[in-house]
Amino acid sequence: MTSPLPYDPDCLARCAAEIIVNVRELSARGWTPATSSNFSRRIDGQHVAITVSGRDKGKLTEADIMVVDLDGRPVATDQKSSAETLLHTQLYKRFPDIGCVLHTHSHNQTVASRLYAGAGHVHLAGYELLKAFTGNTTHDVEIDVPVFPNTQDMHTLAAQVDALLDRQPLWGYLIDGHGLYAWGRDMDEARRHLEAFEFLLGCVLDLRRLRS
Ligand SMILES: CSC[C@@H](O)[C@@H](O)C(=O)COP(=O)(O)O
Ligand SMILES: [Zn+2]
Repeated sequence: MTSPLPYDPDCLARCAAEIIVNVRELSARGWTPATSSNFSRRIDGQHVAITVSGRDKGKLTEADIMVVDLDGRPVATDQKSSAETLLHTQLYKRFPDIGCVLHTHSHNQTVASRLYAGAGHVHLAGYELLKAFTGNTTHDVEIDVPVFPNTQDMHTLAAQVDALLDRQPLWGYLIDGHGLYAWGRDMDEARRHLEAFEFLLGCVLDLRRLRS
């Protein structure tokens, strides 16, 4: 007899369905080129549904979503999770109310990360869309989106993210020449943050171009 799964398979199926439908839309916008990007959803206090490494994110099926624990170890599968699994699980482990993490490689995100890597952050102020980060209460906030150096060493990157999270609350960050991580309590909130970052980074880049 096979041992029962340590997570609720119905819950995994719901998470996978949500990832598939949302990621298809993000991919159709060109935000996940060449199999890049990765996506996850919390199943419960110990388990996370996450994309399998190397899959075409525009064509995800249930077979492309697997389960890892909060340390990023595969659970009840021999599939290989995203190369960047640790960047997802560090957030779920640290913040019990985070339910969804989205990572994309859009053109705007990548160009902005290159342009502002030297400064270490992109400053966002004066935009109505900043309300996306304040629960639609006020636009009167200023956000510095951090830009971390790119590396294939996820432990190094995760340690840098952790150190910054010790100092300030964050809803997302850029990685130089790479892309954006954004998260939220659920898929809707994570998508709202991701879309707001994308839009605002596009504005910053356009203004910089027009003013030069
Ligand atoms: C295909 S290049 C992009 C990858 O190196 C990585 O940054 C990425 O976002 C996707 O990796 P994955 O292992 O499929 O989750
Ligand atoms: Zn990536």
